[in-house]
Amino acid sequence: MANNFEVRYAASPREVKRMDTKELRDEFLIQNIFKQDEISYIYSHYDRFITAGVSPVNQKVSLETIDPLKAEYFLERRELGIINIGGSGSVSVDGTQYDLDNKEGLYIGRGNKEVIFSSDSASNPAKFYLNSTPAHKAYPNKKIGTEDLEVIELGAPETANARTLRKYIVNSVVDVCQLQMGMTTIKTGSSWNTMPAHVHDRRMEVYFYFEVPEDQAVCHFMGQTDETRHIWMGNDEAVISPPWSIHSGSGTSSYSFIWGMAGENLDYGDMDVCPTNELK
Ligand SMILES: O=C[C@H](O)[C@@H](O)CC(=O)C(=O)O
Ligand SMILES: [Zn+2]
Repeated sequence: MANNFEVRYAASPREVKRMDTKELRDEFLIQNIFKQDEISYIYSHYDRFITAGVSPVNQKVSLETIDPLKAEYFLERRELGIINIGGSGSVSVDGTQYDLDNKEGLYIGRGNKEVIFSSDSASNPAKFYLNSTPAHKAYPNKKIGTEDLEVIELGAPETANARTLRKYIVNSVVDVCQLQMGMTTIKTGSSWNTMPAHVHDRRMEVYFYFEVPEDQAVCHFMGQTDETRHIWMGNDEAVISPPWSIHSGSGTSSYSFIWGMAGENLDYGDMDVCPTNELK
């Protein structure tokens, strides 16, 4: 059993409205995801969504159960999505090895007992970003390579939001209970993601920002459409978005992020968009 976990409760719009900067960050911001040779788990009460990361450097690292699951093993009642944002590595799932190059993904279904992460090289270790949600059914494991992705171009330079969105885990790519995951990359010269902003009260979401240059930052916006707040974020940091909250950011340079969500339905396009000039 792993002890390296943190629980985040679900906050209501009423209490978030009164939070100061530190309270907002303590509640929603997730830092230090990639600890060497150790998985750190953040367990959110929104849709029981777990955000985690691991970078195996000197040894292989196993996915372990954590106390809030009250389960014998991590995937006893859960499914798992993985995207590697580091050097090449592999994930062994009950004896079957999946090799994951940079930006390749893997879906692991409920019921798999042993999940072991390793890097091909200690000098360029893999960085596995993980999202997990409760699952009612066991679906087959599936590697998601570049050829499996659904790619769409969004936004425009005129509105500073030109970006490429890649769907990794959606039900048209892989059978899944409730998890959805993908990656969006902002084009050079653009800064905004997810504009016009939206909420989806049916689902929560977590954004993980990466490829943010060392001396730059992303300003992430959250809150109800008429009561927004911001959280400044650095590279390799994630932020929890409550179902009632917008989730949109603007960087001081281009960047990428992984979005992961879970909740009521599997319709990627189920979003209530807020006209940009109506945000407050
Ligand atoms: O509900 C969907 C998510 O918020 C993201 O997929 C949006 C996103 O990546 C983008 O528009 O840049
Ligand atoms: Zn969304």
